Amino acid sequence: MMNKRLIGAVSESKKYIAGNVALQWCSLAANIAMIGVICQLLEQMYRGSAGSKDLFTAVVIAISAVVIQFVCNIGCARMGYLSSRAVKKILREKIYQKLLQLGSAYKEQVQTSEVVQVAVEGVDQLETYFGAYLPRFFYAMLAPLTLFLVLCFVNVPPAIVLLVCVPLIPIAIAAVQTWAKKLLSKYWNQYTALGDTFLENLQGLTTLKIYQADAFKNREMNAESEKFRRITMKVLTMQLNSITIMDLIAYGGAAAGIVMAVTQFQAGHVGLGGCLAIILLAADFFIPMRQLGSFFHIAMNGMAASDKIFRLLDLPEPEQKTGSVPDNCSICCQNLHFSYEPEREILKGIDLSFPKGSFTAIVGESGCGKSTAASILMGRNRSYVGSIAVGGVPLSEISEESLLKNFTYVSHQSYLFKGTVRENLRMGCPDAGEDSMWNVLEQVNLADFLRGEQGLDTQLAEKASNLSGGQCQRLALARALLHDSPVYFFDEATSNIDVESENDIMTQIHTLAKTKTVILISHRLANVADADRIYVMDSGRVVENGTHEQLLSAGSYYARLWNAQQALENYGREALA
Ligand SMILES: Nc1ncnc2c1ncn2[C@@H]1O[C@H](COP(=O)(O)OP(=O)(O)OP(=O)(O)O)[C@@H](O)[C@H]1O
Repeated sequence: MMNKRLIGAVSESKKYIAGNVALQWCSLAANIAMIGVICQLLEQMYRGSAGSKDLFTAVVIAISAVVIQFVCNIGCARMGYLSSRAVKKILREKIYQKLLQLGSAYKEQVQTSEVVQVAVEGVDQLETYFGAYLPRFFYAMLAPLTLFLVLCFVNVPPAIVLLVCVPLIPIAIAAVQTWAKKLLSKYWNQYTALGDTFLENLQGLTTLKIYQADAFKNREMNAESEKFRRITMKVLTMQLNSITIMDLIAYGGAAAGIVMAVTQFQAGHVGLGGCLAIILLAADFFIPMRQLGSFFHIAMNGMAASDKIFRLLDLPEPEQKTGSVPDNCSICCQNLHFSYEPEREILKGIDLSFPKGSFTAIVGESGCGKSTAASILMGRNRSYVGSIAVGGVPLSEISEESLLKNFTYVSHQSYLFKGTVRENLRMGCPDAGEDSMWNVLEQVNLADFLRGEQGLDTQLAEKASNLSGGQCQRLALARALLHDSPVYFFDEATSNIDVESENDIMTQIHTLAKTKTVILISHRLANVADADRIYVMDSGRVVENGTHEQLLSAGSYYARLWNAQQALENYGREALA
């Protein structure tokens, strides 16, 4: 329960923990002084020797002790808060830095929902571990020893009995720990699994409604929730049972100490005041350990959460690259192999070449590996085999920063953020002025529409859900144009949008291709006919490459795809006519 690595990771909280323990100890000392003086007064009154001066002294000491305890309690709460704040800040910062180190390929190693849960809920669990459990842990060691030393001056046998009974509580805790650890690990797994499903279903709720699959998913989630409820009930039962055991030991131990004190009083080995002091302080021997016990479960939860946090923090980081994309940003891939899962190869030794300033297309049927190739070139998948060089520099040596500065990727799912059009555009170029923003909006034919709204201050909802699909893609393209990088990837950037938007976007892509290196992935072959070179992929292999004319005259795979698409499009046109 004392995780050295965890405490070391948040060393700033050590001083708050020490302060918390010191304040709790001062509060205990004040309590001992108050009980001591009251018991002494009672003994004097019993003997009839108490004077008004004794009464006054006792009242002053008792009031001072209460004030000290009050101040100490406030101080402890403050220390707990400062410690929790440090823990949250430091651990979340570490998780954030780790994600930055992992870079855009982080998804290869960990799921987004797990990161979110660990960073939010997991760190919250540790707040209690540092803010409450650890100070109580040290205080629970210090308090019985202090009381033992004080009571030794009153009467030794009851002090020994009380001290000996105290360790029975941690022994009981240790007994349930092995079982509890397994249970809590299962609890966390179930919790993250439920969180995963919930997040996914929430994101896909519209789709679920469209296909009336929400009832089915509801049942599925109910089943998962039921599993979570059961494991939660098991955890609660375990907690309640162990609290009962701790209570039995605490009250039993205090009772044993009291019986011993009374026996000593009857035997005349201790006076009335001393006996009363032992009776009143007996519970204080056990209260800290008992409180520690009730925080023990929260601490165990924190331990399980910290395992998850460290699993994330321990993920191997890609070597930090220092290389940058050279001015000659020609891209060359040779014998490129890639698999998401070991037994299923997606790219089977492909050769691709994208000379600087060229316009290259990659086509092929769905699932042949086009997007995977683009994603590797964008540095999102690093576990490829083969060679990729940008202007002669291996891709593996180029820093992510340089890559993202020089390569712009536009897909059919480009993310637009809640906020204004201006804010979204400035992501492409933070220094962009009004004129350049309107310029790119003109290029993508969105300016007129926005002038009719609030111009650059037009508010976008989350994922720009208040714009049409075509308008979203135009805006995403405008942002990409502002980014002004030497290389552009367009991955099905015009799929699922209206013909007019598709034509506008394709016109811009073709214009861009005159000055930049453009790599266009498209199902629609009519869009790629002007490319300098077309790579035709099938099942993870490049089966053909050349210009549109060369590929058509070869009369092979591309020609068959082209003829099939043309027949379909002509049929559609005739049907409309
Ligand atoms: N993250 C992933 N994990 C596992 N398999 C994946 C992943 N992404 C893609 N795949 C698999 O890799 C194969 C190639 O996918 P990819 O998206 O590269 O194809 P594509 O040619 O771009 O298809 P489309 O034209 O439909 O977008 C598919 O069989 C897909 O199932």
